[in-house]
Amino acid sequence: MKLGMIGLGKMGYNLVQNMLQHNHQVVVNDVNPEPGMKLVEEGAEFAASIEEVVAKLSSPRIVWIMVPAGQIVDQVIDKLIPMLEQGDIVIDGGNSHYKQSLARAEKLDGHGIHFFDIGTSGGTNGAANGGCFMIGGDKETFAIIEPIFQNIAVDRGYLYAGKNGSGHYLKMVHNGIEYGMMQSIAEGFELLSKSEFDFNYEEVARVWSNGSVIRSWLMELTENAFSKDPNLDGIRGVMKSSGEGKWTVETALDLEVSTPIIALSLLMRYRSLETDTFHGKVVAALRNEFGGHAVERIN
Ligand SMILES: O=C(O)[C@H](O)[C@@H](O)[C@H](O)[C@H](O)COP(=O)(O)O
Repeated sequence: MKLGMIGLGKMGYNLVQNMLQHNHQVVVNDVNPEPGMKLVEEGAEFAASIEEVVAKLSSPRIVWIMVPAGQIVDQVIDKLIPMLEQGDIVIDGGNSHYKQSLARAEKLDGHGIHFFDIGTSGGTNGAANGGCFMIGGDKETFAIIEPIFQNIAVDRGYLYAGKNGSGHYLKMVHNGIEYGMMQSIAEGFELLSKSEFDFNYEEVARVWSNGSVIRSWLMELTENAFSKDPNLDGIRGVMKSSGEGKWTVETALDLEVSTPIIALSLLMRYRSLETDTFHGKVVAALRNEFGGHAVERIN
């Protein structure tokens, strides 16, 4: 299948590598030409502009947008609209708010263009080697793009979730859960660190990763993080957030659903901007492990 990828940051770049490995043809574009040039060496087709991306595709054109959530997504869509035709397909695989995805779907629908909001999980490694995709959009049209997901998702790692908005809604809730799970793991290690015992955190994470009820990828990443820095002395406990947790809590408030764990996990992230803690270091290290998100280092 041939498609265009606009946005070659750490997720877009890795997704393209994954697609190329599965023999899809990908036309790549980014405001910075460098990553696109590198991908050409792996078989991608370079496009210097969005116009060029569209020109290199044939009907129905499939354009995947992988840019930071927010205004940039609208800017790209507004550029694309006059260049695309009825029946073409636009995918937003970033972490957009589901309400913005609903509005974008309506706008594109007015031009006969199909829109898919896709929540992408699994971090940078998942994007390159098999990720998880939560997909919202028209069911019949999904059949056209499904072969891509059969290749780039990990086994059973994609779901057609329903109409537009559902993909990003699912990803939002997923991230709310992610906040709670990470906070909980981190608090556990804080409790270990304050005890009278001399625990080896890497070994604890290892044993909890093997056969225990709380074994998980996050626990494996906890083990990785401690294997590199046994007490996380090198980083600050600053737990940044890029919005998904906030949207989850806002949605819970709108729907009057009680989500205390997710809400408090979010508030702890804000608190961490003021107070350094050991559990903050654990969450910061985990965000770095799965998403490549920057940590604040101690010199
Ligand atoms: O599922 C995933 O692969 C992650 O959730 C990914 O999407 C990203 O790393 C988070 O959006 C970070 O979220 P915060 O910046 O809010 O921690």
